[in-house]
Amino acid sequence: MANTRAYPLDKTRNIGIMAHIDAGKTTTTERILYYTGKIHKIGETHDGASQMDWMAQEQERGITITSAATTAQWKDHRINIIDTPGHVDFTMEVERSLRVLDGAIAVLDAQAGVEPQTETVWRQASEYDVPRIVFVNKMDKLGANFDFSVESIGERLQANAVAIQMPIGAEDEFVGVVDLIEMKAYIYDEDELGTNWDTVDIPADMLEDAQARRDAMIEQIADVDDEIMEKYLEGEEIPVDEIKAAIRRGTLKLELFPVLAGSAFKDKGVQMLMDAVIDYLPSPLDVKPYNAVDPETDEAVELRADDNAPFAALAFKIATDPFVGRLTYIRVYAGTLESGSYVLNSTKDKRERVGRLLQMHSNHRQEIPEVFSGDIAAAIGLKNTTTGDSLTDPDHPLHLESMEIPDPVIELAVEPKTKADQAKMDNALQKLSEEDPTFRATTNPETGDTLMAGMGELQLDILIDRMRREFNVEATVGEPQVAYRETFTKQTSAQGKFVHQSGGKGQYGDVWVEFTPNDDEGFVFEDAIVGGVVPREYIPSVEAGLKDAMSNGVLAGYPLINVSAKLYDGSYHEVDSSEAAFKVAASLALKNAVKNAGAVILEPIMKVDIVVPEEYMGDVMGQVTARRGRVDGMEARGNAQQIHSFVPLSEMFGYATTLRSASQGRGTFTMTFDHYEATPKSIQADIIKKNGGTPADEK
Ligand SMILES: Nc1nc2c(ncn2[C@@H]2O[C@H](COP(=O)(O)OP(=O)(O)OP(=O)(O)O)[C@@H](O)[C@H]2O)c(=O)[nH]1
Repeated sequence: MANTRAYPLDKTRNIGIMAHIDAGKTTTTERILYYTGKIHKIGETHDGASQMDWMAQEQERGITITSAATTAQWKDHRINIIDTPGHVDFTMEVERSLRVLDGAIAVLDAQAGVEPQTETVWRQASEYDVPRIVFVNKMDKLGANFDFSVESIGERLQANAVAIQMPIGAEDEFVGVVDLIEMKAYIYDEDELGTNWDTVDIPADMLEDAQARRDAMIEQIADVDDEIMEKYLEGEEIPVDEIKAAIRRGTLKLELFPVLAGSAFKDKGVQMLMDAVIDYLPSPLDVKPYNAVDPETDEAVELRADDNAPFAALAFKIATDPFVGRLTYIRVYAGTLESGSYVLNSTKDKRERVGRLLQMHSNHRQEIPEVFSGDIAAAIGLKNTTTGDSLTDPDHPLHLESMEIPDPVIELAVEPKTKADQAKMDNALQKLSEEDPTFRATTNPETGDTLMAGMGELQLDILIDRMRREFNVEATVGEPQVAYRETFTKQTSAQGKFVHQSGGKGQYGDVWVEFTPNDDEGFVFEDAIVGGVVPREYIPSVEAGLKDAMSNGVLAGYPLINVSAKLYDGSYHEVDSSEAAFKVAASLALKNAVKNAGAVILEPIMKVDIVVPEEYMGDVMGQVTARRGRVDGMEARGNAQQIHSFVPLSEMFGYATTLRSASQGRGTFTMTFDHYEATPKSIQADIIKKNGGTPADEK
């Protein structure tokens, strides 16, 4: 090995910070970077000086969108922070971050406790077995309540929250925290931007409470840890390092979640949070092995952090950097990689040269000669790699488990202002879709219209914004529309026969295809031809013909999904048959099947969670029903109510405004795609007409 690693694996942490919008993720990240010595000025978040939110859009909108990975140092440890977005339109970004991080800090707003978006990301983190610690932020805020926040973790997330601190004071009297493990108080010096605090005895008036909380904490730890249980039952005093070790074991097993208190904005508690990251969150050695498959043998391979193993990494993010161009963020699972060397993109089966490797700090980039297992870095020079691709040693190809990319549910038409803009726009759309795999741009070959499709209005808004600013594209943008799908509900068979004879060489293709609706498997093709009634060389054309025809739909031009097609009969002509003729025949078979296949238009149904104060409940429930929504349950949230519902996406446009006016600005909601459902008949007819077709019963 040419270089040595700067930090041993057990002193490496790859963490994400996740939160509901506005809980303080950005502020907390900034403070971490400040105290770890990487930022020398604290920029007031949302004043445009934020270090993590470097894209102009993020600064204007005050939200964090991309998951940039930033490296920091704390007490001999390297901490890579992967920024995860809080907005629901970007759940794919959250998922891709969760794939590559080993542990997370969940930031709560001490006044609100667990909020709907916290629930969503918490569930996702649980799916990926990501150990978490919780930071109850905003302890300085009016209404801040630590105990309520801790309880909300148990109630709403069914998680075993173990408070390892208690706050000293609250709201404007919040001055520091009591460490229940060490039984010490840390009281901050107001004037020092949080860089200075006194470690003192617990104030006398808090001592009894602190002791009771410590006992409760030990009991909770004992419940999941036999070593502690034994000592606890024998009434022994348990040494601090044993308590910490037990908390670490419990946290790594996801059996408990340590909870800390603080105020990022008022510069309190962040250093203790960093200590907890080191003490309790996993190093790359502590996480379960990453799953991969050997593409040659189809055998499962488990990747463990080991510098001596063949190189294997996942490209988890592509970003266009204003200074250095295209950056590919990689998480190395095994082996090492030197800059200037070659890797195999085994997903695309292409060799790629890694020009340079960069370590991304919050305010500068550092060129590094080599990247080691368990680490995160950005590579320059990878031309063909997109998000989710596996990069491996060319002699040891592997496919690393990647992310599931959801289908877009919303789309809009864009039209360039001039011919020159067309070329610029094509380039911009290409680049943007490489960065964001949930975003797709397609051009209808017949009309030449370009469609941008994605997961939500905000996502598309931001992409359009970037297209204008970064790529200088002038374009007219249509209203966002629902990305409908079509499917069949009945099994049916149909013939497609294409015969064209007019002197010279003719055309002949003839197929019988059985269509069967399937359960979410997409398009499945089966060749059931016996005796060569359709010659083998034409079968791929039949499959391609069906695939093409399905992508253009059968009712209103939306892609037909979840239909299996079995080619079981047909005929051919010695001279006139061709690939092209069989392709047309296949599409005719699909067309002929439609009338007996119970074709329907599917619409995306969104899971919508609304939180409103009690007094607006009636109105808001009425709105849900009026939008063809179904209320799925309700629960109290302090003096507010949370309504769980399922509502068709087409009814949700502009809902933010409706909810705001119905609740005097006090209601909030989150929305994520849940599933597709057939649209009611009358609405289906409208959609077909809007797309220039004639509904079946009006024919
Ligand atoms: N009172 C108080 N306000 C805070 C604290 N931390 C953050 N804030 C404020 O809360 C607002 C949201 O903070 P951010 O750090 O941007 O929150 P975020 O979670 O990153 O938000 P998104 O990027 O939109 O997901 C800002 O106005 C912060 O100044 C805190 O500890 N106390």
